[in-house]
Amino acid sequence: MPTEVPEHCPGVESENAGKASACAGCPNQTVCSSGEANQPDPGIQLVKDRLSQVENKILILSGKGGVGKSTVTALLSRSIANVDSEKNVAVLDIDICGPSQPRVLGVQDEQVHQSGSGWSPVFVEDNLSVMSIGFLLGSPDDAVIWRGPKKNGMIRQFLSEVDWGNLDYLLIDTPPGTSDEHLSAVTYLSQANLTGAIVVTTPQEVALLDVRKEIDFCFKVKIKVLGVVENMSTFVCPTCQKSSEIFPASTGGAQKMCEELGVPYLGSLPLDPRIARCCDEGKDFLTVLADSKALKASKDIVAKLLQACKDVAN
Ligand SMILES: Nc1ncnc2c1ncn2[C@@H]1O[C@H](COP(=O)(O)OP(=O)(O)OP(=O)(O)O)[C@@H](O)[C@H]1O
Repeated sequence: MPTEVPEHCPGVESENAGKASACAGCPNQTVCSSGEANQPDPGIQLVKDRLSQVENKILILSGKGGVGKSTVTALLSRSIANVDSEKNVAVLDIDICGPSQPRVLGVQDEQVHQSGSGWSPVFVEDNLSVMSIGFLLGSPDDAVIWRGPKKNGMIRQFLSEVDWGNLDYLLIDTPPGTSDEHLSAVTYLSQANLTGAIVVTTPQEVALLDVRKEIDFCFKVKIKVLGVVENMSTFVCPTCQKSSEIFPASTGGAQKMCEELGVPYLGSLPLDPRIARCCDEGKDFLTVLADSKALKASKDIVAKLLQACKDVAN
C-alpha cells in the first residue's frame, strides 16, 4: 500500500485493483493492475525453509522500552543453554535501532562472516549463538535511521539468511511496542511455526498498561502468549538486605494482570545491580549471580518456559 492511499482505493485484493477510476495517479497503479501486489511475499517461504530446523521460535516482546526485555532475553538464553549442553540456543536481535545483544552477551568486538550457506552467527558458548545488526554497524555509536521497508528487508534477511544449523531454541529480541519490526517479523514467521511469545514488563502500572496492548496485539495476530515475566519486581539492598519495591505494583502487578487476561505468568526477576553490571560488561550472569535470588528466579522461569514449549509441541 502506498502511504497516500486514494480515497476510494478498491484494495489490492479487488478485481478492480489498479483499474478503478480512483486508481488514476496512484503510485501503485501499475503494480496493482498487474496483480503483483496481491502475491504473497516470497520471503515468507524462504523464512519457513530456513527455520525448518529450528525447533522452538520464541519472540520476546515488551510494551514499554527499558523494562529489561533485552536483559531477560540474554539471561534466559544463557540459562536455557546451561540447562542442557546438548541443546543449541540462539538469540536473534531484531531491535534494529537499538541492538544491544552483542554487548550484553559479551561479544561486541566479534564479526559475522558470510559464506555460501548464509551469515554465520557469533558464538557466545559452544551451544549459544547470536546474530544482531549490531555486528554489521561500523561503530556501536552509529545511528540506524531507516524507514519501514528497509527495516522489513533487513528482518527478512535476518530470518532467512542466517545459517543457524540445528537449533532447539531461537529467542528473537524485538524493539518495544508494536512497530514495523513486529509486523515484519510476524508476517515472515506466519508460516514458520512460531512457538509463541514471552512478554516482559515491570510491576508499574504505566508498564502494565502498555503490556496489555502488547498482549492484545498477540491475540489479534494469533501469537500464543507463552507467558509474562515481571522484571525489577523487588530490590534487595546488598548492605542491609531490606527488600523494597522500586516500581510499586499499585494495581496488583503482572500476576494479577495475567489472571485477568488468561495468560500464563512465568515469574518475576528482582532488580539486582549485578544484572545491570553483567549487561554493561557482557559478563556471564550465571557466574556473577551464582547462588542469588535472581538466578533461582531465572531458573524457575526457564523451567516453566521449557514446559510451555513442550506443551505447544504436543
Ligand atoms: N533485573 C534487573 N536488575 C538490574 N538492572 C536491570 C534489570 N533488568 C534490566 N536492567 C537494566 O535496565 C536497563 C534496561 O534494560 P534493557 O536494555 O534490557 O531493557 P529493554 O526493555 O530491552 O530496553 P529497550 O526497550 O530500549 O530495548 C539496562 O541498563 C539493564 O542493565
